[in-house]
Amino acid sequence: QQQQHDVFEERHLRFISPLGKGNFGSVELCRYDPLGDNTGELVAVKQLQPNKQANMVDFQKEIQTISSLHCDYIVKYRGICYSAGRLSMRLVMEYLPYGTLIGYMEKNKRNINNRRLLLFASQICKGMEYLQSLRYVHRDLAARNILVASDTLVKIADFGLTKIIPFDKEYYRVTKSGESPIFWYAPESISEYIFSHKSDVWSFGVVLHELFSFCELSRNPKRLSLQQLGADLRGPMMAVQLVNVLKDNWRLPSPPLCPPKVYSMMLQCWSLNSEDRPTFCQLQDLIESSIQDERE
Ligand SMILES: CC(C)(Nc1nc(-c2c[nH]c3ncc(Cl)cc23)ncc1F)C(=O)NCC(F)(F)F
Repeated sequence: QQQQHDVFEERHLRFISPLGKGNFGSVELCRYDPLGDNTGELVAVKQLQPNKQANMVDFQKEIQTISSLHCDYIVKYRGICYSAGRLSMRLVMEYLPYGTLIGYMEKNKRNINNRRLLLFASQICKGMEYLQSLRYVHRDLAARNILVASDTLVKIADFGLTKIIPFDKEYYRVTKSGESPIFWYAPESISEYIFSHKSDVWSFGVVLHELFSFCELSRNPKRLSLQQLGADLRGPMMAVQLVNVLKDNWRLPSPPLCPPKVYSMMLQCWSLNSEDRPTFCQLQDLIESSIQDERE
């Protein structure tokens, strides 16, 4: 359905600083200050990389996607800003001051306990349940795409690769692989470009691993997987090798001090057969019971 978009006037959008680069786009911190007295709200504004105008259709789909999502655990859409000069448009989102989960973990890991990690996992799981209820597959669920709203609230962001599963199928098949984060991908996504709610569950397992590794670079899924693959393979060889070791039942090792119940949850998300992976609803129950265990 065609969304009613809040329009932000470019002349009131004050650039403050760059935030980062995502899929094909970059995001800046701005203040929308129509009164011109610095009382306006801070917003995160996403625009296409100049030379990547080709992705305007994808960008419009991303705007359509994020503007249709209304969930406490998903970064909020604010509106759009038409840039007259550049004949392009920019996506305006709420600004989360605590930044990305990876940055937050680096700064605060010493005073984050298992209960807080499980609270974050539960919120990401609820956001994914909501996405699934609208037949969306995120396709890029990873700690780098989780934002921190406060010490007790995280949100899913970056819907640049999100697709809707057609009503008559249970999965979405993509044609181009693009810069695939294969170390977060389910085997069927790596080898057959098949994406489904079950492949998002696989990625959720990898996010659980990142959470309980406190997003430490030394324990990053890509680094641990490349160590297992040995020789520094490049390109398609690496994808084939990764699927082979996964078929030989290698999985990311348990993070140090990770509760056994939580590691077994990850292993369930990493079932080779997508049918054997839990649903986000079942994961919610498993997380709740792990939170109870931490309470005792
Ligand atoms: C590409 C971008 C900018 N990366 C970053 N966002 C923010 C950042 C910090 N606060 C934010 N508030 C809202 C938004 Cl959309 C981004 C940020 N801070 C640092 C980033 F590298 C981003 O969008 N990443 C995906 C996300 F992390 F958001 F899932």
